[in-house]
Amino acid sequence: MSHRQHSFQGLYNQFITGAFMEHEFWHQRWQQNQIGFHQGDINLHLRQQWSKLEVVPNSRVLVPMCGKSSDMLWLLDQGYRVVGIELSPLAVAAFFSENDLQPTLRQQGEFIAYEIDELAIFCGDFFTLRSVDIGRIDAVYDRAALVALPAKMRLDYAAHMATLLEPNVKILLETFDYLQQEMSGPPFSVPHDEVEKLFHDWCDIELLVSEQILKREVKFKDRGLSQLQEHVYRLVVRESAKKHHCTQRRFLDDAEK
Ligand SMILES: C[S@@+](CC[C@H](N)C(=O)[O-])C[C@H]1O[C@@H](n2cnc3c(N)ncnc32)[C@H](O)[C@@H]1O
Repeated sequence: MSHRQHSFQGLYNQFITGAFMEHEFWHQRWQQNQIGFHQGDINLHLRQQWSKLEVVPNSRVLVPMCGKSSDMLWLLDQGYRVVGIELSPLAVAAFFSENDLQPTLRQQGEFIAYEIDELAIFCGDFFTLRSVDIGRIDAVYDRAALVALPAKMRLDYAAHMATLLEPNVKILLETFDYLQQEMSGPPFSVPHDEVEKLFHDWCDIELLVSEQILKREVKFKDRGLSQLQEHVYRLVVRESAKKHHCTQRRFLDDAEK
């Protein structure tokens, strides 16, 4: 085997192992019911900040890495069409059974689409999702998706998200900011400068909420945090985004060679 073939194989194995481990991690969390991230109630920031995005009813809202979040029901109640993406079939099945809903199933590309009325949850890997699978998206609700990923995958997440979105799409993004050395993620710390780095080339960024939440999030204090800040952003995809993404995708592809 030539040196070039060897190093390519090494990188390929690393990629497969990395993605595989990441998937295994989440499958195990669902199998073992270790889902401390799941909120019984509707997310406070969703209820309080969503109207600031000015998304008209009937719009299609993407909920990446949706788990079995009840926030999807809230969005449906507001008159939106909802498109969830989730890796774990257990999570998807739990969402429908716990809410007494019987979806129909169909194959869509690499995904199984579970559909009922205005809701579709695509079960599979977000990073293989294509625009043709989900169609036009008008808004995105990201709670515990970006922060669920380690640093390298956050770059891929933002780059991949950009391939799915057209200009003017609005995104509600919730992040945590804490000293990463005090706790291993997930959830990971995604400080403001990283949000800038991931999104400023293709989105307008507005910080809507910034608050210290350690007092009410005791479980994170128990995990060793001395401070914990939550940020909520309104992002709007810029007109020039498509051009930027072609360049950024090339940059990422070159970096992976
Ligand atoms: C921290 S949980 C958040 C779930 C949900 N957003 C919520 O607020 O409850 C992250 C979710 O992302 C899912 N996930 C992880 N990697 C994924 C991937 N590559 N594609 C789709 N879903 C993924 C996990 O199975 C898990 O349900």
